Amino acid sequence: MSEGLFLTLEGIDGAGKSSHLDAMEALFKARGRTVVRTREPGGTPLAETLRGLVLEQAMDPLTESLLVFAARRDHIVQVIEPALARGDVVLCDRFTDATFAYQGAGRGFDTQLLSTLEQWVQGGRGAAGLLLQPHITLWFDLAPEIAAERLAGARLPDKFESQPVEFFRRVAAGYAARAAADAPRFVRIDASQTRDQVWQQVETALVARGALAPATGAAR
Ligand SMILES: Nc1ncnc2c1ncn2[C@@H]1O[C@H](COP(=O)(O)OP(=O)(O)OP(=O)(O)O)[C@@H](O)[C@H]1O
Ligand SMILES: Cc1cn([C@H]2C[C@H](O)[C@@H](COP(=O)(O)O)O2)c(=O)[nH]c1=O
Repeated sequence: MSEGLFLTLEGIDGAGKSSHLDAMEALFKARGRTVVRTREPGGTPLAETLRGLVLEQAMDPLTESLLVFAARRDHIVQVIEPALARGDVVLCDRFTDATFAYQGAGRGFDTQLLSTLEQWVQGGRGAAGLLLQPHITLWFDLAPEIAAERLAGARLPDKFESQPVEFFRRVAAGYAARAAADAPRFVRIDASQTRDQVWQQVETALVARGALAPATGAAR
């Protein structure tokens, strides 16, 4: 059985990533792929419980980081690795880049410690002990002011969505740094465009990366 495709979507709150999940799922299914659509924090009953705590309760950055990595560990073991082993497409709304962007850059938490947690939770894959990382990360890049306008009135803000625009400037810078550090994995999507134009960018990126080819997994 070939290795599956692990695809993540990232960006600040309100960047517009979730708006394209249905169409992405349909695109893969039309090519005969089985799609596991999931999100972080979350994706398993335990991780969804932890998500509720992280999104609703005030806590210090270390507690927040430990909870998102604990949720991630359960998600990887229960859902992501089994799906990839089956050869499925895992379409995941946020993953570890969000931790570096939100807890690291946004909250100012120690990124060395985040790297250690990343190693514990995602390391030890295969004989070489590699880190589990997405094959492709679509980074929806949008100015925090525009994202805030889009979110205003769209829904009741959660703990993160209630943060001031300065917080999201730091988060956006955190994503930019993470993308620069692993450029082959990231595709920057200009999320300021119309929905249709953003979708065109997504589809073009998936074609260019060979993600829509028959089920052989993405090269990386
Ligand atoms: N290209 C676009 N132009 C204008 N508005 C958009 C665009 N894309 C999405 N929106 C709107 O912006 C809001 C946020 O979109 P969406 O929920 O997809 O963002 P998100 O990145 O998934 O946010 P979050 O991470 O906070 O869940 C929604 O009201 C959505 O309808
Ligand atoms: C994975 C992850 C997420 N967050 C934050 C980012 C968002 O504000 C919420 C999730 O909400 P969404 O509507 O599903 O985007 O959680 C975080 O702070 N750290 C993380 O690792």
